[in-house]
Order: sequence, then structure tokens, then C-alpha cells
Amino acid sequence: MVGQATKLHLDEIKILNSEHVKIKDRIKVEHMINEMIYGGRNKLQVVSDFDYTITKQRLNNGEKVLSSFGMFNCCKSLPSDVIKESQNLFNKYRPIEIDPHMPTAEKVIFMIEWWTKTGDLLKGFSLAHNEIDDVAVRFKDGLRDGTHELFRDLNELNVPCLVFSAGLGDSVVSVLKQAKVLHPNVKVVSNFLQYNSEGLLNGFQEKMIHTFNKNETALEGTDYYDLIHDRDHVIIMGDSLGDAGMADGMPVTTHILKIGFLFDHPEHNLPKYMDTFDIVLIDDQTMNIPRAILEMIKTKDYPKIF
Ligand SMILES: Nc1ccn([C@@H]2O[C@H](COP(=O)(O)O)[C@@H](O)[C@H]2O)c(=O)n1
Ligand SMILES: [Mg+2]
Repeated sequence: MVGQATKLHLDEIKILNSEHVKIKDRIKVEHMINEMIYGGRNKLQVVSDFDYTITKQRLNNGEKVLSSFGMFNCCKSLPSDVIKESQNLFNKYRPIEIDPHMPTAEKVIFMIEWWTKTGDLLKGFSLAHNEIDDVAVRFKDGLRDGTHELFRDLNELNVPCLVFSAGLGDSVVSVLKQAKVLHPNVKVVSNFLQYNSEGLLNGFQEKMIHTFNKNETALEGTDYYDLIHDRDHVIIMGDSLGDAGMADGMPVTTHILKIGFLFDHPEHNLPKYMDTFDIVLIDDQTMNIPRAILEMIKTKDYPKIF
């Protein structure tokens, strides 16, 4: 436990008291931050979503960055009927994914349908892998401000960082690589394209990751699981409500600090986000908050970088 003399008080951490930072249970967050500082870097791991969490929800010019699937849809050899059908699927299933009223258990059935139909669409034609790189390079500057610094620090501190994406892993890896943040401590778990023996696309590799099954059970039996299984202080970052469960299934999780980036319709979505995430950031296109928390853990003191 953290001793009284060294305890940080939330009210005194300026950045966590900004207008756009919403915290439902301030005592819980204060306690977790103090425990994380006390536990230090060796107990810490970071789990982050990719689309609109590592990438910005809004660029300075008001435009939106493409999602990892959206980037793939821009590849020049993608047949036009595949593009059209994947747009139809998006129009049908996306409103279900973000429906604030439908229970998650009901949504899961639709999400499995969506990802299965998408995998089935991506079969039987050729698409050179470097076409994905050619599109992804356009979005290497679409990462949240401070992402480079955050990923650099996590690497220097040897803190494992899992990028967990229900999007298309090939685009995720390509963006992270071209942005030079795919350090050795970063592991990407996502849906990756599969090719058959004739070099034609053959859907996705096992196992399917959709919005609501993103959790650490997907890591069982991997080297990465061994690396993180005793790191029981977890910082989670996500933009979808389903992202809050990304540490579910971990063997030991003493403290899970959930940071949610909220952009769409905060006036409707804020209550649900505040029930789900410990810290909700409204239209914050930076990594300033996670960086400040990491800085406190690193220096065992107030954040000095802001
Ligand atoms: N065929 C599909 C399937 C899903 N999506 C979107 O991708 C997002 C998942 O990415 P995360 O990195 O945020 O996990 C998900 O929210 C779907 O909206 C898609 O565009 N096309
Ligand atoms: Mg996302």
C-alpha cells in the first residue's frame, strides 16, 4: 500500500482536472494511480485499441482518419463489387455496433455475422501486400499527438504494450511500422489476411476478433501471455465501450485503469462511457493523459511534462 506521506491527490494533478476529463469515481481513480506509482514499471502493462484510439478521431482539418478496414478498401486491386458489398455490410452492422441501447449479448451475434461475411468476401482474388503499405503510409501522421513519445517511453521502460484490434491487422502493423512506433515491446493481436497456396486471398487467419471478444484470452498459449501474466497493473485505452473489457481473462489483474476516448455525440454517450471507463476524455486527440500517468509511474511524482 502507498503510505500517506507519498500519496498523490487527484485534485492536485492539474491535467486530470481539465474540463474535458470526466471521472465518475475519483476515489477509485486516485487509489489506482497511487497503487500503480507504488508498483512501478515492472508491474505495468498497457493494452490499447487501434482504430480511433491510437489513430485520431478527428484531424486538425476536421477530417477523419480511415479505419484499418477502410484503408484496405482503398487498395487499388480490390474488386469494385467487394468494395460495394463491404460498404453495404458497414451500413448494416455499424449502427448495431454503436447502438447505446442494445445489450452486448445481442450485438455479439451480429458482430460475428459481420466479421464472417467480411472474411468470406475477401477470398479468391490476388492483392499484393505492398498495396496496403501504399495506403497506410498516408495515415502514419494520423496518430494521436504524443503517440511517438508514449511508445518510445514504454519501450525504454520495458513495459509490454498490446495493440488489440478488431480491425485489419495488416493495416495496423503497416501504419505502426511506417510511423516507427512498432518497437519490440509492442505486440499486435488482430485479424490478419490469409493467402492460399496460389497466392490468392483466402479470408482471415484464425481466430476472429470482433468488437466484443477483444480480451486477453485470445493470448493464451502465446509467448506474450507469459510476458504479461504477472503484470497486474493494466492501463487500458479504447474508444468503443467493448474496449473496456480488453483485460478480461487475464490471470491476475489487481488494478485496471480504463481510459476511454469519446468523440461521437458526447451529450448522449457520456453517461454510459462514465459507467464503463474510469477516465473519459471528450474530444481529446492526444496521448497527454496516458503520458502523464506513465510519467508519474516513471518518476514516482507529479507529471512534469505538462
Ligand atoms: N468489415 C468491417 C468490420 C469492422 N469494421 C470496423 O472496425 C473497427 C474495429 O477496429 P478497432 O481497432 O477499433 O478494434 C470496428 O469498430 C468496426 O466498426 C469495419 O470497418 N469493417
Ligand atoms: Mg476503436
